[in-house]
Amino acid sequence: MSNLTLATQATQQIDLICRQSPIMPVITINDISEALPLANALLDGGISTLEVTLRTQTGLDAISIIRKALPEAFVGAGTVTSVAMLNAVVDAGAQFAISPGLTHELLLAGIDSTIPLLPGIATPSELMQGLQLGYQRFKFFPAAAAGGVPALKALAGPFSDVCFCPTGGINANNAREYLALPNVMCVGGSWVVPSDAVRNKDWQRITELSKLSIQALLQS
Ligand SMILES: O=C(O)C(=O)C[C@H](O)[C@H](O)COP(=O)(O)O
Repeated sequence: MSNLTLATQATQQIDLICRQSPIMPVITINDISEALPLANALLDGGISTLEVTLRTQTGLDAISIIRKALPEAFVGAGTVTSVAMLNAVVDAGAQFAISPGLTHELLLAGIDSTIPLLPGIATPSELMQGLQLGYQRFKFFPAAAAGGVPALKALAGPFSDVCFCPTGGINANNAREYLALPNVMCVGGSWVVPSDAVRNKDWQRITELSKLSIQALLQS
């Protein structure tokens, strides 16, 4: 299969995953016992696509545990910053991978990977590095610091076929503005998984926060 066909297939997979829910929760697991109750709390709140970051040593195990226990969830890996990490998350059972930035090596590995990669970009030049290899979907990170909604509006001009999952500084107060943009598939953020709620095992609070956030975003 040609690289372009592989890239097109990856774009279609990312579209399917990112349009499951308007919110892609950015999840950091410190204690492996948190993995399943947290994932269930998000699913109960209407969020079925989960980005488990590799910021902690438990990230890979959390991905495996959630994948085995909750087949109804779309489980991906965040903070994938190297080819080795991409291969590790594939082995752990991740269904997609998200990176905060990109390298040429990671982009190439993403094209050949069995799971789709959503590479992070912050500038048009980084975007063009991905376009060159057939990528059409990107994480826009750090969204708020990199120009926010005005930057995404500006990118739509020269890159009309490209769509984004903006992440970084997005919360219940500004998510709606991002999601209103035609080139935004969903928004990523940690605001629906507050670290104190996870630490206190306040799963009901996470479910309620997810429900309220989804309802607010889907209101016409
Ligand atoms: O950790 C990763 O894998 C990243 O790529 C960065 C995260 O997506 C953002 O730091 C989330 O930003 P907040 O929603 O403002 O907390």
